[in-house]
Amino acid sequence: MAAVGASATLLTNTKSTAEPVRPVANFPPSVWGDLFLSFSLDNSMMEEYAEAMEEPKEQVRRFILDLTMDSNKKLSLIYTVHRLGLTYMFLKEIEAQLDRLFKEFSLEDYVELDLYTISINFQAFRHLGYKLPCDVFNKFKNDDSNTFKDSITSDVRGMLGLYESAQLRLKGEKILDEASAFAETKLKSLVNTLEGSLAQQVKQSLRRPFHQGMPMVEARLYFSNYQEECSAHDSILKLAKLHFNYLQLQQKEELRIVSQWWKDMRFQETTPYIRDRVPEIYLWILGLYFEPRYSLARIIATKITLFLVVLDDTYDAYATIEEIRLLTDAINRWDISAMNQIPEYIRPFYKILLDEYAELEKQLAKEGRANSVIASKEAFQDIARGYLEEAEWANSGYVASFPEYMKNGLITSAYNVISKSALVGMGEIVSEDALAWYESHPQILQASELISRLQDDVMTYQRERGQSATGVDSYIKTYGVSEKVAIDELKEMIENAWKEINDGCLKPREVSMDLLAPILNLARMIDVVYRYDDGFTFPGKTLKEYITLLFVGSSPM
Ligand SMILES: CC(C)=CCC/C(C)=C/CC/C(C)=C/COP(=O)(O)OP(=O)(O)O
Repeated sequence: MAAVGASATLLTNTKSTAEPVRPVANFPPSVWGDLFLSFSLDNSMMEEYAEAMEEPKEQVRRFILDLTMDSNKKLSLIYTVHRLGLTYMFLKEIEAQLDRLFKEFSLEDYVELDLYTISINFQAFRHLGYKLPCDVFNKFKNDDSNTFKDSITSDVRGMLGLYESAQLRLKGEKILDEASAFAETKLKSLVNTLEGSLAQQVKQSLRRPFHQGMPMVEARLYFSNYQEECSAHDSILKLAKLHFNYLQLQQKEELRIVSQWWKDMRFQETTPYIRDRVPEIYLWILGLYFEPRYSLARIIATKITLFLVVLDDTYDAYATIEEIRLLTDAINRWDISAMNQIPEYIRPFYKILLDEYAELEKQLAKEGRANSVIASKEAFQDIARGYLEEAEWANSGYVASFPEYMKNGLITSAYNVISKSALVGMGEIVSEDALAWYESHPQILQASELISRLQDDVMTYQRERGQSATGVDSYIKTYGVSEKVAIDELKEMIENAWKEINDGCLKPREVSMDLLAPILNLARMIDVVYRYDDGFTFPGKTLKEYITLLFVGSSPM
C-alpha cells in the first residue's frame, strides 16, 4: 500500500456529484529536483581511470594467484577484494584458489586459529558459495550448550567477525543463531567505549551488516573504515578507489539518462500525485548489479520500476476502485485500443508503457531474446492484477486470511516483475534455460519476495492503519494473536527467508551467481530502504545519504 498516510486527508465532494472522492496523498516532493540532469560525462576521464586501473589490477591478480602465500592470508585477501566489490574482476582466479583451499579444509586446522581469523575465513568461503561448516566456531562455545564463552567478548574484532559471519547462516545452524544474538548484544554494549576505525567498523556493522548492505555502498564504506585491512596490499586500495571513481562517472551518466527520460515523459505533470523518486529507484536498481557491463540493464530496469511506482501510487493513492478495474483490464489487454476505456489522466502513462515495451521487444528480437521482455511484460500484468486484488479487499473492508494475503503479497512485493525486468538488458547470459528457471518461481525468488512484502508491511503498517489490511492485520486475524506476536512471527519468517537465500547462493547452484545476484540484492535493498523507516516514501534519511555518498560526494582519491 503506497502510504497515503504520508499526510492523508480525503477530499470532500463539494463541487459536483460526478467528481470522484479521491485520497490526497501529499507525498513529500523529490529531495533532488533537477540536480542529476546537469551532469555531463567526460569520456576521457573514464578512459584515464580505466587505464590507471590496469597496473594495480594485474598486481592484485598476482597476489591472488601467489601459491606461496599462507592460506589464512590468502583468504583474508580474497575477503578484502570481495568487500571492495572487486570479485567480478578476478572471479576465475578467486574460485580456483577457493576450490583448492576448500578441498584442503580440515576442522583440525582451525583449532589453533583465533576468532577473527576463523570468521574471515568463514566469510570468504561462504560469500563465494563454499559451505564451510559452522563447526569452526564450536571451540568458542561453552561445553554442553549453544552459548558462547564470555572470554571472547574482549576480542572486539573477533566479535565483529562472528556477528558478520552469523548473517550467512542456514536453517538448522543453531550456533550461528546464537552467535548473531550474542555478538549483537555484546557489540551494542561496548560500541561507545571504542575509538578510531574499530568504533566506525562496529557502528557500520550494527547499523547494517555487510551481508544485508548495498554492495556499492558497502565497498565505499569499506575503504573509509577499514584503511588498515586495505593497506596490507597498497595496490588493492589504489584499485578500489580508481574503480569507484570509474563507476561513479558511468553511473552518474546513467542517472542523467533516466532523469532526462522521466522529465521528457512528463509523468510529474500528467500524474502529479505520485512519489517523484527517480534517483531513489535508480539506486534500488544499482543495488542489484553495479558491474560496468550491466549499464544498459540498469537503465531498462530503472524505467520499468518507475512504471511500477506510477502504477502503485495510482492504485493506492489516487484512482477510484472503478478506475482501477478499468486500468487493470487495459493492462491485461495490452492494446492501444484499450486507451479509450481508461481515465484521461492515466492515458499518457498507458501509452508510454506500451511504447517502451514495444521498443524493447523490437530491440531484443534482433538478438533473438525477446522472450525476456515478454516475461517482464507478463509479470507486469500479473502485478496489476495483484494490486487490483488488494484494492478490492480495501474497498470492501475485507481482511484476507494470511495464506491468501501472502499468495497475493508475493506478487505485489514487485520482486517478480523487477527481477525479470532486471534480466532484460543483461545480455547473453540470460539463456532460455535461465529464463525458464526464473519462470519456475524458484524458492530463492519467493524468499526474496517474502522479505520484501513483509519487511515493508512490518515497517509501514502502523502508518497505513485504516487504509488497507497488511500482512500484520491478516496474521492477527487468522491466528488470533496480539500485534506484538504477529510482528515477531513475521520477523522470524523474514529471518528464515534469509537463510533460504543464503542456501540458494551456495554451490552447487541452480543458475550462475550472475543470475542469482539480482535476487539476493533485491532482498538487501529492502533492508536498506525499510530497516529503520519507510525510506522510499520519506527518502530524506538513508536514501539521501546513500545517493550523496555515491553520486554527489567527492571522489575518494
Ligand atoms: C513492496 C515493496 C516494498 C516493493 C518494493 C519494490 C519496488 C521498488 C516497487 C516499486 C513501487 C514501490 C516503490 C512500492 C513500494 O511502496 P509501498 O510501500 O507503498 O508498497 P506497497 O504499495 O506494495 O505496500
